[in-house]
Amino acid sequence: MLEIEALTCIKQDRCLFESLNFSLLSGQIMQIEGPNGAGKTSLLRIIAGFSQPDDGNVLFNMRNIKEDYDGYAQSLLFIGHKTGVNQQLTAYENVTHWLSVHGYTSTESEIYSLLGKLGLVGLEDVPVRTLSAGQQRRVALVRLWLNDAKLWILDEPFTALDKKGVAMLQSRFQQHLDKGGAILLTTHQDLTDTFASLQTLALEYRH
Ligand SMILES: Nc1ncnc2c1ncn2[C@@H]1O[C@H](COP(=O)(O)OP(=O)(O)OP(=O)(O)O)[C@@H](O)[C@H]1O
Repeated sequence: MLEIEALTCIKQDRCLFESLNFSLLSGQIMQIEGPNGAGKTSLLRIIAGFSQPDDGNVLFNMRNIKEDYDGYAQSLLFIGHKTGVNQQLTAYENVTHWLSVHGYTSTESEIYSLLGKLGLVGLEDVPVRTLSAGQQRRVALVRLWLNDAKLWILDEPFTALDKKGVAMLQSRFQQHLDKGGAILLTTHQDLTDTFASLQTLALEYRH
């Protein structure tokens, strides 16, 4: 599904990574590891097409993402470590906004039921800024239930989640992989015993 060819990224005269190659197949999950500042977020942003590498290419289904970025964007769900949630809106309003952006429809009761499943019962109609960090993360992650994108790119998705939240997210990941999706993520969580198809990529901090 995803092919990374000879990617190089230089920031502030520091080479974060050079000639990086890997591929991710349908049904696979890859965890990018490394110390703070190693370049994990920079790599995810390049793969999502939000920033350009200093060298190399990103291919999705054998095509360079630059050739048909709109098509690629439709197959991609990116959730960054800044959650991308509108803090002034409620959880319910955020969901209806995401649905309308993607051209999806859903009934009021389906949305309440989904928010309930994510542990947000009673919190659906208050501004997101008044929620705890973990509750805000749960609102951000609702998008994983609303979207049928094949490739998920997730920067620190487990941040601030409690044990139940982590388990719920891991089970959602497994459903996505079982349906032929792929996941690329950064996390400090140990996932080795959780996903049979896990691959890891370690980025060193280069001086
Ligand atoms: N837009 C930018 N302009 C200049 N330097 C940047 C920019 N974005 C990132 N950097 C630098 O690139 C390096 C890697 O940053 P990045 O956010 O990719 O690291 P990371 O591995 O995700 O770190 P963390 O674990 O702390 O989230 C850092 O030294 C950072 O200062």
